[in-house]
Amino acid sequence: MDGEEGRAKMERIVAKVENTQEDNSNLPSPAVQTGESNGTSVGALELPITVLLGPDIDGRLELVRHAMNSLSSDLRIVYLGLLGPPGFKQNQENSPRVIASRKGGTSNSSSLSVREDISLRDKDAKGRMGGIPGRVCFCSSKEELFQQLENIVKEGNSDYVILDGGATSEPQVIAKMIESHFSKQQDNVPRVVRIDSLVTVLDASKFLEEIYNPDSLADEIGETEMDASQIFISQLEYANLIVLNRVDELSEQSLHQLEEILRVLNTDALRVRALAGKLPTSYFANCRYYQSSKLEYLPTWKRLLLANTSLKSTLSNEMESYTEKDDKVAENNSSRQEAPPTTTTKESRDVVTAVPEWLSAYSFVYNADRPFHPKRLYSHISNSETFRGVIRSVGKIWLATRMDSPLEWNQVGSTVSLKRGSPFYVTLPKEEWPKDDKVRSEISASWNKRFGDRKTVVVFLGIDMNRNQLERMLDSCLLQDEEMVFTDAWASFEDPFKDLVPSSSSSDKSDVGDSKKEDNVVSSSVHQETSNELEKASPIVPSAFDILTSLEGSDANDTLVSTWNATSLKEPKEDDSMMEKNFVLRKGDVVSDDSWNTVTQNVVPITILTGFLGSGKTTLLNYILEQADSSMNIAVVVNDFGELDIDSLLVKKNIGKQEQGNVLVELSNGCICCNVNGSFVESLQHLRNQEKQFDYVIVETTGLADPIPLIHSIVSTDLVDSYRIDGVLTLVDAMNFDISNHFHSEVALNQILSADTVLISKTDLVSQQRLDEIMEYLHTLKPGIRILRCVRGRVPLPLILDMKSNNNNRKPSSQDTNRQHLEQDPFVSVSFESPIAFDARRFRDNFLRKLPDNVFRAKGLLKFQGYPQRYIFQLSGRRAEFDEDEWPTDDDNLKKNQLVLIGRELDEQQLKNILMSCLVQ
Ligand SMILES: Nc1nc2c(ncn2[C@@H]2O[C@H](COP(=O)(O)OP(=O)(O)OP(=O)(O)O)[C@@H](O)[C@H]2O)c(=O)[nH]1
Repeated sequence: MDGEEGRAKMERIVAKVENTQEDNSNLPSPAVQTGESNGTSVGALELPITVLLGPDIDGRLELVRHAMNSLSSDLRIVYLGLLGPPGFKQNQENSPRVIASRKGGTSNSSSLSVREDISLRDKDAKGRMGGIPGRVCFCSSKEELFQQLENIVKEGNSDYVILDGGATSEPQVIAKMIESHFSKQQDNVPRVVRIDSLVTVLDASKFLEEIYNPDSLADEIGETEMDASQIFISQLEYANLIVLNRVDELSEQSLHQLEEILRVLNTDALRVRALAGKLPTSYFANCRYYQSSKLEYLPTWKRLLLANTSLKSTLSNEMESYTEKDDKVAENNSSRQEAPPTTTTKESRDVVTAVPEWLSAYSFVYNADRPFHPKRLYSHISNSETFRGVIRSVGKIWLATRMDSPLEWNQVGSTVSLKRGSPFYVTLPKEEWPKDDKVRSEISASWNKRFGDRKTVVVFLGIDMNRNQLERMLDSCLLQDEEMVFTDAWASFEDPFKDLVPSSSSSDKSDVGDSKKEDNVVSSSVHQETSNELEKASPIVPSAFDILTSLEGSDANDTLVSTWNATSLKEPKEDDSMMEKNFVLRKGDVVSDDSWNTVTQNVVPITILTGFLGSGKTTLLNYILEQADSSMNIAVVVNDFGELDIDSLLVKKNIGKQEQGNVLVELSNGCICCNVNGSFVESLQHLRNQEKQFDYVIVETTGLADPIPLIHSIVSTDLVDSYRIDGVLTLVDAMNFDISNHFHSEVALNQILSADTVLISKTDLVSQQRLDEIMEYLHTLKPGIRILRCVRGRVPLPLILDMKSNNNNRKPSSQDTNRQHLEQDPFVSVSFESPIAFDARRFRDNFLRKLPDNVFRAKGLLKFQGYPQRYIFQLSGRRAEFDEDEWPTDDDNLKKNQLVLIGRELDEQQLKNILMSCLVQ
């Protein structure tokens, strides 16, 4: 039954089962013959078993009593009570460490909670055990359970078993255990034992409390080896039917919310409401809900992980740990185990694991292919605010201090538990990899050249989660670009996780066994009722990474909310993120003049991309080139302020990607606007005279160029017959923009005044308040201006290209055509080149950390000793970034450092000396 069918069936089930008429038609007649379903052989006599679970002992007993009291007397049902989890021993060393949960407590897995014991063992006035009419048996170990079931089978005088797994057993473990045992025993037993349904009963009025306050759950179910909420969540995730008992104590709205949560956790389970356990037996007995092949794919988080193709192989290991943990005791901890043989074909697995579309509103998968800084991550996850709205998250976490294996992450409500995962394949010889070719190719498909299969993947499920905020929080805990360079420093990072999960199996064994040591528990009680505080919570301020802190100094911009910068490594987020509404801040007055269209049919549009130093022009240009229709021929004119034209090197890669004939024109002799009648006009003339026709021209000016002379060099010459200025697009850097003073630069002001559209970049780095202030200011400066926003240049192209703003009507003034702004605006550049590699540590300590304040902008392609790749280095304002990149050549002699520094009144010699001192001696 798929999720939709399940939901439809649930709708049909009466919303509130009050005064139900008993209906036994579903129950088997004595000694029933099995059908073909569920893998049982035709012709065998079967003994169906409904497994009942859940923390609510009263609810389970109510259900059973009600069912058994109202059954006709010729049906022989056995109630089999399981006292505690059925004897599986946990792998002590590798058992989860609870890091955000209730405090205290010692584990005692085999004991049954006192309350449950009394409720079951007490006899009522009629001498019935637990008040249950009919045959009642108990067993306290796996062996006893098998014995009891074998007896029932052999005696042949019972028709049905209700196996009460209690509060501390996991349904998938019980089901697999029974199946596995009886599949071996089939020759000896005259009847087939068949799991019919896995049914979890919960007290609807307590659910949220139990999930978000594990103390209350622990009080109810007693001490367990696993965390109480983890067991409870398993009972829900692997159930075929969830009975919401005591629904009369909740409002319809709360019930609806609860059902929504359950639907997200397990899309296939049926949900039914009940009052005091009054539910017709036909709803939970002999329903044939259980399907062995589907079991392992019932939890939503597993389906979502599977949907992420590269994870199929690692997930197999995950599943094994769930299905066979009773038998696999502490053996072979440190190495990966083969995925269990599966009987499911790929096709049937695809059907079984399909993820319903509606889930996207309640879930996302977080991926990162760079490690977390342990301390930064720890400080966030031990903060109760972090997981507001998240009900469940499961995955693997890669910490910079642990290159051998990930941490397995398992969060329910306010409880996060961690354990050491299987080693990364990259740390194992290939002989120890799974033998299956398919699994091997899956591993290779997602292989990262530098880090192999090391990565972080976590599935998040929740209602009203703030996905963006969570992603930004996690991104901010990843290593920054700069930290990525200095790999040798990773091992020395502080790792607060070490006390919870030692980093390798050899370390500190004495600390390992006690999974609930007081020290290992960080209390954090996040209750749903306070959830709307999330919105009120202040923006995330990640613990700044040391170099950035020193760069930012005490004058760091107050409005800076995050220094994360891993976005460039990621795919753009899907969903509706590219919708116009997400980019347009103010509509403005862009002219779209139809008459203009007719005049300009045969002319090539030019977009002038301007904006102050480091505002994101090249980033945007590269995005445009990546996204542009491949049938378009684009000519790109770039001009860098400095002897070395780093921008053209960075754009070249994308020009090359377009095979259709884009062209890059590099103007390297000075500032584009100061030399407008020279190289700029010439290059446009040259393009016009070429045989190949261009569809579009994009001019990226230097950060210090005034766009007005460029406009006039076109509109006041015969270029106007061949080109039209489609628009002036000005980038404004949300993080560094100097409101009111515009960096004391007339050019910076003119860039805004001449803009048809202002695109505010780096909005990921600032608060909404800062964004509002910038918008307000821009609007005052140029009323009616059109304002868009973007992160790393990602903006739908139709919002910025072919805008048809009527620039060709601009009339030049003498001032416009005769600008020598650099005389008043004494920005200078210092270029540095060397074939000798930098020493990474010296570069950090002598250069980055001591960078004079008057260096406003730096960019370069760097070579570090010991690192085979080149690094694109960017400094804008006080913020540095390093991006890994391939050298375009294999020839070591051609690999060299190229760096440009831009600022006011720079001491060229001093800067060069510093850089020289950072080279490998
Ligand atoms: N976080 C973040 N960084 C950005 C964004 N846009 C650009 N950057 C970064 O800002 C730095 C400067 O970006 P560029 O695109 O080189 O800026 P530019 O305007 O071309 O610089 P100049 O031509 O030197 O004036 C680079 O490190 C970019 O990765 C953004 O929206 N968010």
